[in-house]
Amino acid sequence: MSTDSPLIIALDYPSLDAALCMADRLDPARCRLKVGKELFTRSGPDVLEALHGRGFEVFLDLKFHDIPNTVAGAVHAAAEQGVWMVNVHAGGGRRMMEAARERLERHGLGTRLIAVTVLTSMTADDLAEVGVGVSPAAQVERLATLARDSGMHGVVCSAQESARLRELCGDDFLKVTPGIRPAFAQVGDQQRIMTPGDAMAAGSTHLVVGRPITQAEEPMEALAAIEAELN
Ligand SMILES: O=c1ccn([C@@H]2O[C@H](COP(=O)(O)O)[C@@H](O)[C@H]2O)c(=O)[nH]1
Repeated sequence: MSTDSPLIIALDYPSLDAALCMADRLDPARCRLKVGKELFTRSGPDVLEALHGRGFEVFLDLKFHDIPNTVAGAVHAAAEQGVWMVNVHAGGGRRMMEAARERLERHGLGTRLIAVTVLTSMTADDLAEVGVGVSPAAQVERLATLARDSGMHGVVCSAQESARLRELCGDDFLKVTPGIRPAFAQVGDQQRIMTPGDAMAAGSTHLVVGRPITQAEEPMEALAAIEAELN
């Protein structure tokens, strides 16, 4: 089932059972689901089949980063399993991103392919430590432009960068933003955060929300509060 909702719920759980327990409380008309490294490493492709069987569109968030041939093969494998969206690291460079895009095109696969710019958990100091001497905003701009020019459908960035990327890359370029923190939620390890309402106003096309819902005492109430903020 396809949905108009911008919400993507991150199923960061240590087992398939725990993830499906949450999925069974959610409605594919109201959100998409994200499967990341922990859950996929535990469950393998079974989780994709289980979520697709329940009618959900799935973002497989494995952030591939390797040589072009390897990444193209991984993206191809993900797309053949029917995922709605898959991602790579923009830091893998133009040839890597182009190889992934070309592989999907060659096989007529319509999976959205997006690139991670700068993780929302990172600050300017973190970037400096890995040899990047510019602000997160400047680095996101640089990598988003490269991702657009390499044929990506969009990027993962923080909502703090969405407005600038809307100017630079347009409305249709996807801005998938984790680091979403409603006023009631703990910040945790995220650094570049924004509330759901502000993120949509800034130009985010999709909001990734994990712990504010999955770790809430009443997850369905947390989801409803976020939806209310968006309407
Ligand atoms: O830059 C990034 C890229 C990916 N993520 C992922 O999004 C969710 C966020 O979960 P919260 O619990 O809402 O913090 C998580 O799965 C991350 O792996 C990100 O946070 N930042």
